[in-house]
Amino acid sequence: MIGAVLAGGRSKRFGGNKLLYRIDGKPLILHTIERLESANEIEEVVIVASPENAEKLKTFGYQVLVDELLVGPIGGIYTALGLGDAFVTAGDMPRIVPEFVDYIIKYFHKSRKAVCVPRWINGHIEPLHAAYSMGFLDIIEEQLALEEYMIKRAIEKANVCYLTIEKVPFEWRESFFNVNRKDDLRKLGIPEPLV
Ligand SMILES: Nc1nc2c(ncn2[C@@H]2O[C@H](COP(=O)(O)OP(=O)(O)OP(=O)(O)O)[C@@H](O)[C@H]2O)c(=O)[nH]1
Ligand SMILES: [Mg+2]
Repeated sequence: MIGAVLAGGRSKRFGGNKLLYRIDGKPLILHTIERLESANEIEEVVIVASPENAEKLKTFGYQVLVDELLVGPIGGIYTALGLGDAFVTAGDMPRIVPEFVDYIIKYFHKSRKAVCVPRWINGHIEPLHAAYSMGFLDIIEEQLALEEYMIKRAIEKANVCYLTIEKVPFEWRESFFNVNRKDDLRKLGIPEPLV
């Protein structure tokens, strides 16, 4: 399956382009990609970028798709599904657990549902760590026509398989860790920059 890494955001909370921020000398997005591509079920990683980020991201050697919609993750998922079924993640997830990715993809193939998404017992879902089929494109198109851009709403309309997070190994939860603010770097054991 394709692994699609979303990279069309504006890093407003972080300030600057968080995906290019170097952690141990390597841009954040490359930490994410390397974790994702080490999952056995991932055949190829593609980056779904905003037009302004595309050129720089191409230098990393992965296929870059340009998201022309820029209406949030739903537009990135839409762009990725143009290539085929995809496991979609955010670009700011440097702690992805490859075994968890494989688990979700296998469950997705077995279930034959449009989407397979992890869900907490409280009902919260993790749509940027989920498997999507091309069959989901119709629903996204409907939502775009309605100007409804919340991916959560699109998923609610689909034939979905939910994976209860509390039922899989506790360590897999680390997979959802994502960098939103400079302060989050501390959780990676990196001192927050002084400036
Ligand atoms: N392709 C694409 N990716 C997006 C879009 N909006 C957000 N993303 C990506 O989705 C992931 C999760 O989004 P956020 O954590 O909100 O990142 P962000 O939007 O850059 O950050 P904020 O501006 O602070 O919200 C990140 O990897 C973003 O780059 C979009 O419109 N298109
Ligand atoms: Mg955002």
